[in-house]
Amino acid sequence: MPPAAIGVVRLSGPRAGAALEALAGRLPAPRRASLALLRDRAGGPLDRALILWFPGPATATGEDLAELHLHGGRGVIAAVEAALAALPGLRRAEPGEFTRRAFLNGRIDLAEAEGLADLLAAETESQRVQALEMASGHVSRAVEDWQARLLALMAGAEAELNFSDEDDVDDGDATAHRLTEAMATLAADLSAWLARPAAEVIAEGLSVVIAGPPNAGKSTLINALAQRELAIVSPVAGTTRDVIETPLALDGIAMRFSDTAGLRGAGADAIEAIGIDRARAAVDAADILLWLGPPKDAPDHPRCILIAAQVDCWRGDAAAEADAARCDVVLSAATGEGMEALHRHIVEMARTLLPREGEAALRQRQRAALAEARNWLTIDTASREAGDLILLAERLRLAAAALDRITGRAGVEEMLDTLFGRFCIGK
Ligand SMILES: Nc1nc2c(c(=O)[nH]1)N(C=O)[C@@H](CNc1ccc(C(=O)N[C@@H](CCC(=O)O)C(=O)O)cc1)CN2
Ligand SMILES: Nc1nc2c(ncn2[C@@H]2O[C@H](COP(=O)(O)OP(=O)(O)OP(=O)(O)O)[C@@H](O)[C@H]2O)c(=O)[nH]1
Ligand SMILES: [K+]
Ligand SMILES: [Mg+2]
Repeated sequence: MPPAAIGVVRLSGPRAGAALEALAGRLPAPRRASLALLRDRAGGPLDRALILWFPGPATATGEDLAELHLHGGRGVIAAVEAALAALPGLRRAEPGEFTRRAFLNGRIDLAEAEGLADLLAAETESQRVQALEMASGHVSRAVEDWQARLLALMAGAEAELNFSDEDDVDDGDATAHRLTEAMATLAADLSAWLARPAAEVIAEGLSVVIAGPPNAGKSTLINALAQRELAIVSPVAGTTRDVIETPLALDGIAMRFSDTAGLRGAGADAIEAIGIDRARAAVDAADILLWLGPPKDAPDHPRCILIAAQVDCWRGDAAAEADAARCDVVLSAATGEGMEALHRHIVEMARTLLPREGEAALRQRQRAALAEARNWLTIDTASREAGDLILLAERLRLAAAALDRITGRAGVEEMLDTLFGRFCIGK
């Protein structure tokens, strides 16, 4: 691959300004591009570049930041990097270090950093949309909202514990009852988020598995979808043995398509039998199954598209036509007939597995923290705990701590410590 036309070198930290000045001879006006002849320490010219100066803390990293927009040749970049390395206190950034600093300096939270990582890795439209939501603070704002609700509940519990008449047990019971209900409402909101598809599904791609009996035309179909000779096609039954996987984006949705060994009970040699086991495992793990066989033999799968393949071979045959009438798609990978309809069916089914527009998905780490918070908020109303304000308040605190882990902020935890510092011991 040829080097990019422009190569950007970014410098972050307290020495960024001095380094820029050393190479360009001056510090340009903040946040304005200007042209500068960069020179090394001996005065030798390095490149005529566009330079930018962003004084901290209002920068992406929260520190002083300088940028050199160089001609992108490897020789240019190497010479500028060598000149920078010769300056005191400068070193090459670790992978992800700029984002890490943005986090440590409070410019972004953990969920936003995770979103940025996904955004950098995004290859398809749905991946980009999903990652940008998280990088832009969609998840963080939801967490803030939940934490505000938790705090309000805690304040109510605290008021009751501190100011209620010691003898007025009924008042305390009523407060505990209301609190338990409010916690259940919040728990239901968290559950709704947990019911959404996981962000990993979008990042890693949905698994679409092609399965069916030998010679059904599975390999021919995956080759037509991938538009290349990925799998061997032959009239010999049992040609495909391994699972053959290829990434493919349909309408901007990342998917992984797999071709599998033809399923048959008898007549398979030992190697083919292993392939059939693998095919069955792939079918079980599939997000979407494309079944190229008699509809009555289709595996039990929640998202199965029944396909009548090789239509150019059997059109007019009564038995085949009857089977095809029970299928979702009739196609021929050889002639291309029905391929559009298959594409539409797959995308339609895939969309049921993706978050709806404007709904951010959560990563596994975030889901685990959210599930923990939900569990702290879920109380059996018949239990003794349900009537105990102290125990309920403690559950609220634990839920808030779990939510804190999503954004990586201890802010709420500190506020709660202050709040709880005012509780009397043993009350
Ligand atoms: N040349 C260049 N392009 C880039 C970046 C970069 O650092 N340099 N970015 C790499 O991240 C992204 C843009 N993200 C940025 C995020 C924050 C700020 C920033 O300076 N924020 C300040 C001021 C905001 C303003 O002026 O409105 C702030 O938030 O306080 C800059 C870029 C993508 N494109
Ligand atoms: N005319 C026609 N022939 C097809 C079509 N699809 C597949 N074939 C032929 O059918 C034979 C079997 O196709 P494959 O794609 O190898 O079938 P498979 O399901 O992968 O078979 P196994 O891997 O052995 O399970 C080959 O000779 C293909 O050329 C089609 O749509 N039309
Ligand atoms: K075959
Ligand atoms: Mg095959």
